[in-house]
This record gives sequence, structure tokens and C-alpha cells, in this order.
Amino acid sequence: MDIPVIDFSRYNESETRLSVAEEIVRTLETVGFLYLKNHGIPADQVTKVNDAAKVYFEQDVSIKKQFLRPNVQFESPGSGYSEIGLERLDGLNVTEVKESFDMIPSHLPPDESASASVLIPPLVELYRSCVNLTNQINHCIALGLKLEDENFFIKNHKGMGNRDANSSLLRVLHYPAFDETQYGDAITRLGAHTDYGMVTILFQCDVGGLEVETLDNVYVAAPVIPDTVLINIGDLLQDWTGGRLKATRHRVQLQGGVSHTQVRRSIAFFAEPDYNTVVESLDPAKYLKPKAAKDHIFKRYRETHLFQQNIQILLS
Ligand SMILES: O=C(O)CCC(=O)C(=O)O
Ligand SMILES: [Fe+2]
Repeated sequence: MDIPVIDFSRYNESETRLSVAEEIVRTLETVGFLYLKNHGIPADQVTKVNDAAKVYFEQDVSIKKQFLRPNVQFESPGSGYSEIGLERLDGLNVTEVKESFDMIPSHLPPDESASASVLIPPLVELYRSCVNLTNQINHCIALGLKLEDENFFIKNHKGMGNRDANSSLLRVLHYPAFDETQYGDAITRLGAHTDYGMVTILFQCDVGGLEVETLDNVYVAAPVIPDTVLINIGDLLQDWTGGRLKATRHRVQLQGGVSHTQVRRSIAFFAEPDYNTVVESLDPAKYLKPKAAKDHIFKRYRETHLFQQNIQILLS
């Protein structure tokens, strides 16, 4: 199974827009992952985030911890740093050797928290471009699904950028090089998981390693392809389409060609519906219990951060 590369310049022409929308939907029904080329996000915006990330993550952990992401057991997701081992996507016992910085534009660090200042301007700029591309992809998905209202999904994502209304965030992930013995035996880079929400836009910087599960449960590599972005969908869009579109599992392992002596960085934009959205199957033949987008997203965050809860319990 190959992950197709789709030329998104066809979205800009009215004669070819529907055909690219249909191709995207067909791919999301089967593979669930696709590469977009000519996606409209300026390459220098991605380079600037990657360059700033190099500087940011080199800082001492104690400095990075000056602006921590809110504890998702008690608060809504927001901007800030997450240290190694906090997020565990595939069970509590496996340490994922990665750290990250999340950003929602309405929730920025206070001026005195200088540790993240290098990252914020390029992240804010790239966030804006990711919102534009998300709206275009959301348009394509509605067109390709032949929904009565081609703006259906766009209307459910109006709050992107505002933490009070929507949890869509831009995340920089940093997978450090490390000593074999440092974190014990039960380690990986990123545990197998599906994303939580609607659409994910992923930039793999220089070093690959992402693997995507096929319909027959075999993982295939999703290599770095220059000048493309990877698109996949999350649980909520799968539910919204009554299971027609696939929230495909993916992971980054240590073995398989990429060793832990190589630093890896990626940038992910997780587009999620507005908090007041109720997700109900759009397919009358596939009933699913309606769920509030906010409840689902918060539940997934709580489940993948149980380790954080345990730390809290031990400390209290
Ligand atoms: O680092 C990557 O390439 C993938 C990141 C990812 O899938 C996630 O954070 O949900
Ligand atoms: Fe993911």
C-alpha cells in the first residue's frame, strides 16, 4: 500500500476542484493518510519553526519548564512545554522519548517567560497558514462526501486560534538522541495511536521514522518527501462519517532504520472542531451516539496523560 501524493494546486481551479476533493475522500476511505504537494504553505515558514525549535529544545529542561503546558487532567489544552515521558499514547508502561511545545495563539507565554520567545513568532505565522489549509481541506472533504452544505466542516471550525472556543494547536515535537540505558528498556519514540480530532497536517523535518498502519494491520513507512505535507484524520471525523473515513493508527519507532542517535523533529497541526460542536454520524445508515467534540477531545487528552495524573497523585 502506497501513501499517495496528491497535487493540491488543482484546488485553486474551479474545473479541477471537485476531482481533487473526490481523490482526497477516496484516499481517506482507504489509506487514511496522504501527501499534499503545492499545498500553499510557504516553505520558509516551516524552516523558521524548525530552526527556532533547534534553539528552543537545546535549552536546559528547567528553562523549558518555565512555561509548561496546562495539566490536561484539570484544564483545557493550551500552549506550553511537555517533557519526556508525559504523553503515553500506547499504554502507561512505555516511555516515549520525545518532548514537545504546543501553541494556541490566544494563549501565549507571559513576557517574562523568555524560554519560548524564539518559537512564538514563527509558530504564530505557521498556525495562520495551517488554519487556511485546514479550511481548504475541510471544504474538500465536504465536497468529496457530497454534503448538502459544502461549508459544513468549515462552519464547525470557526474558533481555531481561540483557546476558549477550540483546542486546535500547533505542536513542535523533538525526539532527542540519547544514551541507550537512560530511559530503561520500555521505550519508543511515539506510541501507536489515532489522532483525536478532525484533520492533522504534519511536517516531518529532516529525519523520517513515521509508520502508518494499513487496512491489513501492517505498518508501512511514511518517508520524508520534500515540499509536501502529510494529511490524516482523527477519531471525530471518522465518527462524523459513520466510519467511512479512516482515523489511521501511526507511530514512530526507534528501530527500523532510524536510530536514537539521530535527532528527529516534526511539526503537527491538530485541527479540532469547536467546543460547541456535537458530532453525529452524517450517514443515516450508520447510527452512532452523538458526542460533544469537547468531551471526546478532553477524554483523549486525559487518557494519554495518565502518567501526569499519577505524578500529581504521588505529589499530593
Ligand atoms: O512526529 C511525527 O511524525 C508524528 C506525530 C504524531 O503523530 C502526533 O503527535 O500525533
Ligand atoms: Fe498522531
